[in-house]
Amino acid sequence: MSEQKPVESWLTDMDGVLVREERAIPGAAEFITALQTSGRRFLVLTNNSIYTPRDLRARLLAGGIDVPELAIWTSAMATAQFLDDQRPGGTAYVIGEAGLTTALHEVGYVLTDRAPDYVVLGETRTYSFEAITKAIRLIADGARFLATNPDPTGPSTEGPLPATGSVAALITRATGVAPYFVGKPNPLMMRSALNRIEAHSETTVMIGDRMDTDIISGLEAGLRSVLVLSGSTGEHEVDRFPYRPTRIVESIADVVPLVTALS
Ligand SMILES: O=C(CO)COP(=O)(O)O
Ligand SMILES: [Mg+2]
Repeated sequence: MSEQKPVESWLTDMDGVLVREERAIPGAAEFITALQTSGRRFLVLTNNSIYTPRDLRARLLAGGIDVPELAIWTSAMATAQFLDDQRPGGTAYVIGEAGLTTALHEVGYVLTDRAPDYVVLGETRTYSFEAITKAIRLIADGARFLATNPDPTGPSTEGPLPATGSVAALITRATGVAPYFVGKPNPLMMRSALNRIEAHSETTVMIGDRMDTDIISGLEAGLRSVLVLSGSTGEHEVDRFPYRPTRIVESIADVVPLVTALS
């Protein structure tokens, strides 16, 4: 990592960095322990909108990764914060799981399929043709279209999984309407994360497995960035991008010694 100010805070992506679906990646537990031991502020910043922070903590803990609920910030939470800021007490038709529906309920939104203000598309492993058809018709009738994250796929041990960005493309193709994506690389997601841990961009590092969400988010917010090759990006793909991470490592296990070295 280039000689700059000491690192005071860490933002880390989840899927492809700490876990692949429910399977912990070696070194992830040690990385979180090293962060907690160092006393550095940190946040798990995930575009995965499926789970609530409580459920996500339990899921990570099952893999030996001990992340406090308050250290989790998801694209569902960022989307709920965005809607609450934009149109308090609004209504939405939601395609997604408890992570998204709970976050919207917690900011006072009503979930409905009757002339909603917004159609909000999130991550799920059970996209239904009926729900997507309903979304298409509501958007055609004037509902504003939001999506939690632009990821086209997510990593798993068996291979890539279709994700929100790919389903959003289907809806866009059918309606001619593109969604507003709230998750990474939207600066809103990065800004809300930095504010949440009172971090400053020049003393914060972003760790991720995607160049088009994690690394560009860090770059454009003025953070140093670490790309891990344990998720959606292969080393041979990095040069195709017009920008580079500060450092490239095989996996989160290689970041553990950096936590103490850079503090
Ligand atoms: O869920 C995702 C796409 O399926 C991406 O999640 P992360 O942002 O944690 O990698
Ligand atoms: Mg990821």
